[in-house]
Amino acid sequence: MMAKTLQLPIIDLASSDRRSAVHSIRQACLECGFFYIINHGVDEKLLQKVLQGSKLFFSLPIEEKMKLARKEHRGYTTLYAENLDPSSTSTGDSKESFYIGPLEDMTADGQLNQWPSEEVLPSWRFTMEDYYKQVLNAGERLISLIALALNLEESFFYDIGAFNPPNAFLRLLHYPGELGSSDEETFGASAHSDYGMITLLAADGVGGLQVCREKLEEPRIWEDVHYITGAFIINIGDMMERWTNCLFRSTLHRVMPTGQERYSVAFFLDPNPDCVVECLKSCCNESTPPRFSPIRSGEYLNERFKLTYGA
Ligand SMILES: O=C(O)CCC(=O)C(=O)O
Ligand SMILES: [Fe+2]
Repeated sequence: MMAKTLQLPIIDLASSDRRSAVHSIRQACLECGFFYIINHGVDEKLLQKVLQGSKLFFSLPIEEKMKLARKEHRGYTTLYAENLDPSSTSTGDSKESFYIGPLEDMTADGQLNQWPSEEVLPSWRFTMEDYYKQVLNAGERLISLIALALNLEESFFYDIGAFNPPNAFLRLLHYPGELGSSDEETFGASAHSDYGMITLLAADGVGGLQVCREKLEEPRIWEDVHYITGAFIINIGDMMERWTNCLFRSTLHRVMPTGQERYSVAFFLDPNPDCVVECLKSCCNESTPPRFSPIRSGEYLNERFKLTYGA
């Protein structure tokens, strides 16, 4: 059965009419938790370079990729390593990925991020770091508008230390595109909601992304999300849902295999691990008391990762 295509609002991040942008964001977050942003300031050519770099990386021999196997949540994860839907028994998702964490995170041994060597992929690190900084900037501007959309001060999330510094991860994704031959249903990415605050997603134009707007209703109805050139797809994560007492919706999504190879780049903008996520004053009152107890962002994320990776 063909899925319906979802019409999502397009928010202009550079609009001179900020009030109307803020209003549209609020509407989008209440209704669906997904929308597009344009004029976000991230260079389109740079995004193309990132997608190209991603293709080069995933084409490396597996031995080369395994040298950068995921440690401290940074580096390479193999095909079928993840099962985003812990309730399903499938073999895992048909995708491989590469994670890049905060650029300044250091240990005594040096940077936590792992990088392919300059000889193998020249300027690769520079391209990814440049992109990381540009998307982070777009994300922080968007968060200010989201704060306004929640009737908070524009600087609210800075003031509570969420971005001091933020915990943001760039994730390159590759869906190989072969359709599985077994009877078992395989997904590119199985049904999940993102864990953090917001996600800024860019993709190469190959379809497959779907959302389910009513996560509690059965049967689940999935709708296609179209890719718009130059726009980011934004979605609200579970921590933002928690912060807003479920006023803003963190929506289930998945990637279906289409038989075509697909590359995407997700940027997860999450609060500092020490930042406490607790019901916002503007999101509760006597008749709608807080549904969740306060929790530190780092603690919340650790719990979620344990379920995803089964470790
Ligand atoms: O590749 C995509 O389009 C979506 C990826 C995704 O949902 C995720 O990594 O959380
Ligand atoms: Fe996701």
